Amino acid sequence: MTGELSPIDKAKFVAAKRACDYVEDGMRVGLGTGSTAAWMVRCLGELVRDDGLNIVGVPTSSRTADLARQVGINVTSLDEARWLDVTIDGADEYDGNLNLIKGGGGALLQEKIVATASDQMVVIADISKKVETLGAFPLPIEIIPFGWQTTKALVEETLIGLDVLGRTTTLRMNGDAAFVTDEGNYILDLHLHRIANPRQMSLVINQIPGVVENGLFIDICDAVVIGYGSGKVEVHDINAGTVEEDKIDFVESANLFSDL
Ligand SMILES: O=C(CO)[C@H](O)[C@H](O)COP(=O)(O)O
Repeated sequence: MTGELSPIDKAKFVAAKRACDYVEDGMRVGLGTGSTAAWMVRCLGELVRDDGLNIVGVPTSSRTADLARQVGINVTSLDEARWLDVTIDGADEYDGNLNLIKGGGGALLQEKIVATASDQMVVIADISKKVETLGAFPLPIEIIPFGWQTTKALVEETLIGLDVLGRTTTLRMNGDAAFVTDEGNYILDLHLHRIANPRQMSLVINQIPGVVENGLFIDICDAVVIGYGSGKVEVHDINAGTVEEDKIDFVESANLFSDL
């Protein structure tokens, strides 16, 4: 990346930088996956290098682990850390109850385990991720490769009984081959358009043999930090309520990252 950052990258950057306020010295921090989460990892790396912030990071994918190491964050496994203070991650969609769809980057399984093992989950996003009702973004589900076509058929049959607008399912591809997750599994994307009852959907989908986990995060997220290219930040925190802040200085410092 060279030159001035695009407005969307600035929006992701300001959200990521503001979310770093949730991180304190000595914390064990879950590190999300995706382009927005990558900004947060870079920002935390800067705090580690320049301000001596002492944290341990638990990455949610091999991609994030590589980036975290590159920027100087101490990385460990969830088994080593056991319980985390905070996880910061991106999302594909969030609704007014701070329920989420995640897994656009294929890391939903580790992301859900890590977020659930954290005292707080903070989501960082730009405003395009906000929806009235979840489901416009295809819902990813992680499935075992063994018998995947049977699992796909079972999922499609199950969708008939659920209140959704669309029922197409597609196997996520990586070129000509199936996309394979860090856990060695496949991803099915469910094109549902509108999920009337995400809690029910999550429970029912996870009952199907062959399904490992789905990308609905229900009652897991505690705060969403929305960034705008202008430097405005909105923080929707379940405990502290909603605040708007002007972080124009963040936008200026974003350009320090433009050569990444
Ligand atoms: O869930 C995810 C990866 O599995 C990502 O957090 C989600 O896809 C958002 O990514 P981005 O910040 O690149 O839009």
